[in-house]
Amino acid sequence: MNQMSELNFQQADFWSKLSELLAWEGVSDAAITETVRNILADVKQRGDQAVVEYSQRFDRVKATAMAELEIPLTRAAAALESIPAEQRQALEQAAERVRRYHEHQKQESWHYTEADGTLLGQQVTPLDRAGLYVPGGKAAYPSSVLMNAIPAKVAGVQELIMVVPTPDDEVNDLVLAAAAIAGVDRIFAIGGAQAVAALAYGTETIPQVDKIVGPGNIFVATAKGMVFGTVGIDMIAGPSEILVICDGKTDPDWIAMDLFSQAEHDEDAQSILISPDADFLQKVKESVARLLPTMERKAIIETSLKNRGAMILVDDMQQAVEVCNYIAPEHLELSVDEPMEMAKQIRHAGAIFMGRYTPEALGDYCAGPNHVLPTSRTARFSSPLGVYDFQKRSSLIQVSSQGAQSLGKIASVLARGESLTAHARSAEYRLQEK
Ligand SMILES: NC(=O)c1ccc[n+]([C@@H]2O[C@H](COP(=O)([O-])OP(=O)(O)OC[C@H]3O[C@@H](n4cnc5c(N)ncnc54)[C@H](O)[C@@H]3O)[C@@H](O)[C@H]2O)c1
Ligand SMILES: N[C@H](CO)Cc1c[nH]c[nH+]1
Ligand SMILES: [Zn+2]
Repeated sequence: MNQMSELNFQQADFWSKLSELLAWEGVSDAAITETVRNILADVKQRGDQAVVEYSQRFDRVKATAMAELEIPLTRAAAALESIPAEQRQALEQAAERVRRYHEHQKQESWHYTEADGTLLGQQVTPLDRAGLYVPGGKAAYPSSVLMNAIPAKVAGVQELIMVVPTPDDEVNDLVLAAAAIAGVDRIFAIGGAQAVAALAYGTETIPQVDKIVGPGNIFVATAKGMVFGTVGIDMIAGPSEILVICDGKTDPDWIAMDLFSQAEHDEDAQSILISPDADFLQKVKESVARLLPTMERKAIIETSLKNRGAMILVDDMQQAVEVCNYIAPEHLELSVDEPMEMAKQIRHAGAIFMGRYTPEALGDYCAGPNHVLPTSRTARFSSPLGVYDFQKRSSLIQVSSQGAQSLGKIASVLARGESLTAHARSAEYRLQEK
């Protein structure tokens, strides 16, 4: 097989080689930007008909009207009844764990009263309507339905509009079953930039939402970036990533499979292993070569590992942490004896999986935390999708007549400093001693 890149922290050009490896053209690709811009403008202007035509072109659906692309909730309920009992139970167990975890994230309104009787605080309210993008081009993701919808439900969002592409009209029953479990309100079999546009601008059939969340490919990510401002978005998620730091004492086959687990998502997915143990890296290389032919998505994994996979030899764990903080991975596995100690030194990572018995795959499905996570080094400034993404905060201010005296004087002085006389006089009117 084509090899993963091999880097050594000691080599003179280590950091430039690492940066090259991390670079993902993604949302800056000019041709894709142009394609997406045109789709957005067209859907904005022509609504349903444009969405139908793009779905015919990109997803090969037979529908000729938008109404045919709405999947009734009764169909989702029927899917839930029809799937194998084992699948239903797993989805329900995962949903319950995800719900329990996200309940902890719910923010409540708060206020306090100053000594002068002035009340200050924050009122927390849910979004009215959220758009959930569930990817469906190369694979169907029932787990992403749960990860998108459950935090929105916990936040109290009134209406959830889900979009999911159904290439060649293949509707995935597990995706529908997950939507039924999570309590999605409407489902449309559309995807890509046209689905993002429909949610952002609204069409005759699809209601405009307040925020669009969820992962997707380059067309989806680019479209989300462009509609931000018209609607809110959670993040611009790139291809999946995994970084494993291992002390050399975990079974090399386990680590090879953990690297495959993200590589199998996408040719552009990124899988990196860091260790201070050169013999261990060699053993994982051998595991990769032996296990790869057994994989169903062998071609995708192979391309992904060749293009964006790497094994990095460091002198010690301190260097491993330094490299990790630079990469700011979506998923980080700490396959070491004292993971909690090491986690304290990690400043940037979407999710941290601690210990040899915590493969990232458990987090993708059922551990509880969200699997929609910041990618492409954005974990330096952003966080996992959560209940907080579906809640807004309004400041609360109720000034007492006593408070108006002291605040009025301060505001008046500051307003006159800005030459804003109306502001100053508005504050001064409330002063008892003018
Ligand atoms: N971060 C996460 O939580 C998470 C979860 C699941 C999947 N993912 C990622 O989401 C992505 C899913 O991608 P996908 O492609 O399978 O599904 P997708 O639903 O994101 O994209 C499919 C859509 O892309 C559009 N499209 C395809 N080719 C096009 C073209 N040439 N021009 C215009 N539009 C085109 C089509 O409209 C199609 O409906 C993967 O990168 C995967 O790694 C991330
Ligand atoms: N690993 C993906 C997020 O990067 C989520 C996922 C869904 N299904 C399997 N995995
Ligand atoms: Zn995954």
